[in-house]
Amino acid sequence: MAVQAPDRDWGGQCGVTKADTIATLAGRPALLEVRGLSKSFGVVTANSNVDLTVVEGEIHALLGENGAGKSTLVKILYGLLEPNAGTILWRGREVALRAPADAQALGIGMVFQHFSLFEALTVAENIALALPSGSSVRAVARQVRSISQDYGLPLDPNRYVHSLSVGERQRIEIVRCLMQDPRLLIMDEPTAVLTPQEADRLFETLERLAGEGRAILYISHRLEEVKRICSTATILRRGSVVATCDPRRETAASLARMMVGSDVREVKPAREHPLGPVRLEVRDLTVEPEDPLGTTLHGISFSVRGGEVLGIAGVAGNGQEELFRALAGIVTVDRPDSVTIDGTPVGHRGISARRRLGAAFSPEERIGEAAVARFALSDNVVLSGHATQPVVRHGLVDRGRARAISGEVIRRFDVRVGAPDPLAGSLSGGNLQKFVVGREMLRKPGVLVLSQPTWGVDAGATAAIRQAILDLAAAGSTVVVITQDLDELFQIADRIAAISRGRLSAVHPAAEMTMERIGLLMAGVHGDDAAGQASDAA
Ligand SMILES: Nc1ncnc2c1ncn2[C@@H]1O[C@H](COP(=O)(O)OP(=O)(O)OP(=O)(O)O)[C@@H](O)[C@H]1O
Repeated sequence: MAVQAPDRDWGGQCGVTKADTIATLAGRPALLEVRGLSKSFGVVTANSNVDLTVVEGEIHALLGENGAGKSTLVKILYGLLEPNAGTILWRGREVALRAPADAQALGIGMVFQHFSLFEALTVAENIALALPSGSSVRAVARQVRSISQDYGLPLDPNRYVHSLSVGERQRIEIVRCLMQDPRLLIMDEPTAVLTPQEADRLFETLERLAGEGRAILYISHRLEEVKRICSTATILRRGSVVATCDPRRETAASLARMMVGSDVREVKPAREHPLGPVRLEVRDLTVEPEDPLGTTLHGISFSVRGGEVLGIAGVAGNGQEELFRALAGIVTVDRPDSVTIDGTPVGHRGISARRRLGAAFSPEERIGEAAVARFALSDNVVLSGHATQPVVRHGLVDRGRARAISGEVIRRFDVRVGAPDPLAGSLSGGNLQKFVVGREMLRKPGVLVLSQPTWGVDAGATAAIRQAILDLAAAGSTVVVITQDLDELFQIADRIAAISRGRLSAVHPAAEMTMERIGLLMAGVHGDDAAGQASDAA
């Protein structure tokens, strides 16, 4: 049921409305009420005097720019963080959430962005491990089957996790939560890793859960999907609630405006520019995975000219990570001409040698691979800049220079920080992503390879990153973007290919591609087959 105010004009403009008014208007009892909640980390205020009411049976969006305080708020609600001030009421009664077990006992479940699953165990074994000891795997398997049937979440309890897609792994997490019969389910960017089809299926499940009177608190940067499935949105800006509204009556632009406080700039299409010579060439690249459960790359070939952006689409787990590692030189091969940068064969050479040739790389995994959480941002500049001037001079690290570069990335890419040179681990997910991408772009690399560059990044920063990619290409660089975000591909790529089970499709001009054709290429239907089937589908 829609959560609307009958006595005010909601059209177009969304006013600041008392959350408890909304609960009353919805005619449903409030499940969760948050009053005056505040949380600081040192000098950084993550949540300030937050009020939030979630009623039964609603899908309630929690929106805000990167660093607005969304994750902090839901971590408090799940007992992972303690607030500095404020009260939390559950069905009208004040509660203390000191640990996830307290939240679970009340009926609060949380599906995390990163799934902590054991690859070598089955679905049922993984779930049994998370339950109180004494749960038999066979009984768990029975329950998994019944819940997955009831909620349209197809999942075979006896499959090994390593053989599952990201979407299926997420279903494990959702089923695990549903086994605890939650009344409130918190989801942090659940569609970031899903294909459009998997996301559609998830939305059906969420609507069914809401239909049963369960509430869902839903964090997402994808405003179109928020408009589609959420009936209420609470918008945070710099830690405070600035609006509560019905997102179905808003536009993506008006929601973004409320989040940012001003209009979000749009990506300007790439201006016409001449293409230069081939700067990155990949020839018959075949790589066995380092991880026995990884994907083998089979005979991958493509070339990209200066001034071009090549987009590589694919469902997660089809060799994207392996391809990124082979392009970056994290994994090397014997044949030098498997990868050639600006005419120099480098297939056998590592990442530092490739960086010295003017290439830069930004991996998908921001913590661990792209940045070290317990290092300051300036030390993280040294990590990727050590092979190239000007961070290292005469073999010595120039810390002043590293700090200056870090400051410039923060300024140019609008990275929101609480201190001049904070630890990487203290940044919100999206802000760290902006830092990592900005660090590589600032060097104006001749060849730039990015994996999921706007994953978890808000609308404004996404536009800024995509614009920077287009500007870099217009200045003569070669950019390869590996992404699952098809909108991203259409916005920035000149040519598009898809990777499926470690094989790359032919590369097509973006102007000739449709969503259907990319979908078929992602599913491994290559070449003329894809064109034929797409026109059949149309
Ligand atoms: N452990 C921490 N130590 C220091 N500061 C932190 C810590 N966790 C969060 N912060 C800060 O609190 C603020 C809010 O962060 P939070 O992760 O809640 O934002 P968010 O809205 O979830 O952002 P994103 O969309 O990027 O995930 C940010 O300024 C962040 O840097």
